Amino acid sequence: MAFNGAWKIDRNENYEKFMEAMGIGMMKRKLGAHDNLKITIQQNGDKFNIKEHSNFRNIEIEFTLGVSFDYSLADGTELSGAWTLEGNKLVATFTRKDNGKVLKATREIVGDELVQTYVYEGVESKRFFKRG
Ligand SMILES: CCCCCCCCCCCCCC(=O)O
Repeated sequence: MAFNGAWKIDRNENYEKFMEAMGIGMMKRKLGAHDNLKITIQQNGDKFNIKEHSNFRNIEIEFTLGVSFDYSLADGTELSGAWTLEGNKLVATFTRKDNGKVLKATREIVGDELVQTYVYEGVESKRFFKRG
């Protein structure tokens, strides 16, 4: 499974603007841009186990493709949504529980990198991860 393994954040694109659109304050945006995020992905058929390690927290998430689950951002913002597989790309639509607005996300392997794309209120950001 192409996503499997440990991935360390390498760089961000437009992430601070994205966090600003999400309503994250300046100090948290500065910390968030340097969160040292590491994710470990284990796919088994349509089931995924994700271990998320960052400066803020260490959590484990389990989800099944097409099945809605709850996920809280590090600042406590609660989302609900589901990942699906479109070709080789994971695609998700999450809804914020506090305001009903939609956050779209994708996860794909591009070359030797894992690229996560987030879109919220028309603001797109990418986070690039390398194996490690
Ligand atoms: C303000 C910072 C927002 C960061 C956006 C994170 C969006 C996360 C998408 C949902 C991830 C679900 C769990 C997972 O599959 O790892």
